[in-house]
Amino acid sequence: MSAPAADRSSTDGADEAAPGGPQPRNRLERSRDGAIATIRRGLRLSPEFARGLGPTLLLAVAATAGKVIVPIAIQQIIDRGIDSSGRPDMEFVAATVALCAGTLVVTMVCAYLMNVRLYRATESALATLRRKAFRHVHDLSVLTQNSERKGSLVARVTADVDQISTFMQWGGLQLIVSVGQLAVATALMAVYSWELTLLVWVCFVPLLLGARWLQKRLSRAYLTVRERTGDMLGAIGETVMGASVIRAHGTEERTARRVDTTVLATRTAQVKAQRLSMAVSPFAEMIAAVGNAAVVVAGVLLGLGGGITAGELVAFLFLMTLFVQPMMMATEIFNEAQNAIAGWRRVLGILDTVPDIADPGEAGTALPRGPVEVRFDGVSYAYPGGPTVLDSVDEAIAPGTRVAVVGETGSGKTTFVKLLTRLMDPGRGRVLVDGTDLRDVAFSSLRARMVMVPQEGFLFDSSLGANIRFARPEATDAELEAAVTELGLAEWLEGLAHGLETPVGQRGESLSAGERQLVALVRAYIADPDLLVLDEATSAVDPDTEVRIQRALDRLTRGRTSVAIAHRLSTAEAADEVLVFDAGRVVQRGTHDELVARPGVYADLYASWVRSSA
Ligand SMILES: Nc1ncnc2c1ncn2[C@@H]1O[C@H](COP(=O)(O)OP(=O)(O)OP(=O)(O)O)[C@@H](O)[C@H]1O
Repeated sequence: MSAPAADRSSTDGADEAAPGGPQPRNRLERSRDGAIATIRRGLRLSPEFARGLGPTLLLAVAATAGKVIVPIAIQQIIDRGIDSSGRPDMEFVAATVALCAGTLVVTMVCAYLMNVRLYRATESALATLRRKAFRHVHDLSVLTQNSERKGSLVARVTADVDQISTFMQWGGLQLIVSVGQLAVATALMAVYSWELTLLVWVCFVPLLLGARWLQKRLSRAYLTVRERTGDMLGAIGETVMGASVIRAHGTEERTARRVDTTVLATRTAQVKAQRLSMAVSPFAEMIAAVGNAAVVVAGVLLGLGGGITAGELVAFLFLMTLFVQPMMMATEIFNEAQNAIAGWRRVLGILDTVPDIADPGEAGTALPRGPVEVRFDGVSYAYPGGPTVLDSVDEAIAPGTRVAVVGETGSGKTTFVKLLTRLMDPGRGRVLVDGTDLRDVAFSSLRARMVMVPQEGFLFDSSLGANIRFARPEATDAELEAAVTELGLAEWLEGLAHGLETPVGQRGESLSAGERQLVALVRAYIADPDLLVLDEATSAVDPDTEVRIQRALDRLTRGRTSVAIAHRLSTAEAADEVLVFDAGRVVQRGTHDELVARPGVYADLYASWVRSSA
């Protein structure tokens, strides 16, 4: 069972040389696409954004075009509403004002409809994006999920998507309106005077160049903001979840300081990004003032030469306000856009991460029912960047056998069962069930035939019955009760005030540790697997519950193949066979009685068990 010499030659470096075999990729991707490519990919991922965009854009054009009615009306009233004698032509003025008011009402209705359509489209699109990202998080292996704090992962699906939403609903809208407004204002200004229009654009060229220069810096700054926000949410989430441990160890102050650090880092990143973006605003205002002054001076000179009428010049100045507005708004839109792009990059990063544990799906093998045979064929494993923790394991487990896995802490027991349940794939070698490589078994078949009961089974904040039914949603109350009885737990269930309706609280906190284990066992029983993998809980329970757990375990494993990481001597004693792990290898194998009689790792473990329970 010893590893080939080449296997032991190196503990790090290139994948091929890694002793545990090629090391799994386990980090979430960071999308490195450019801004436009990111937006394009983001939009493609949520087709709802583009759906019905045509009519929305038409409404935006109508809403924007309507705004120019006021300058045109003013020009008309000044130039044509006053007759040659200097008296106002009231009929013309009234008609112009009425037309102006009518157009403004239509404009407002168009703007309202555009907003409603845009909100509807963005909300649907973001819901799709969130669903896709969330599903993908579930497809990633536990190793990949663990590479990022849970809270940070949640942030990518919530806060980062929210940031995109802010842009799409406000910034995106403003962008459409602003571009439209800029185009319409420019066109109309050119109708009144192309010379003055050219002058205005020349004044604003430095602003556009400055904005371009700023774009790269803002992009980096906002990616940092999104990352710091993710860290902060991760730290806060972890702290809230671990509140009882923090209190128990009196480390509130230290923990609060850790959270403070992430909060302050987020603040610093935000301030830096805002400082950059705010630099543009005063610059833009200065340019607008210079532009206005230049137009007034040039316009008067042009007017003196007969190149522009008084009404046209006044209208031009009004139109300039419409022109300047989007220019001023550009920085804010820019901010939101950069923030959204950073959010998109992080969400895309999730979707770009290829699950390292792939489901062969339809092409996969479906395992037939019946007790499972398990074989480890030259299996080695090393966690990413770490040393070999399982070394050339070659073991077979006959169908229907109860196997206990024992060994010192860190000897590789958990790694062994993670490979057996395909939470990870071996670096080298194969894990076979009924002669089929686990990698070729369809997930649906694998999960139906194999159930893992972890040390601390996760309970959802619901009733006891709903938590048991999690394994088989269609199970009736009668089936649940029958399962509880068959596991010898009827008396325990009767003792609960609300029976199956008993609320378990968040993560099952309303139940005792032992009761949570019982729920996990009934849940596994309801799933009716052919291979049961158990990581025995280490928490101490009262003698009554201990008896119940042992009885339930005995009935649960009867007639099935089972592999249990045994922390209790009684479990090893009850097993048909014991596999003894030491430093990543199986060093002994046999029944409890055989192993106790031989000097070795098991006999030592047994001696220390006996001492600790004496
Ligand atoms: N996610 C991980 N990343 C890196 N190294 C890990 C990871 N999980 C376990 N290890 C390392 O792999 C080795 C074997 O760990 P494993 O959890 O399989 O041991 P174990 O026998 O189950 O221990 P215990 O009885 O304490 O649970 C240990 O040295 C451990 O530090």
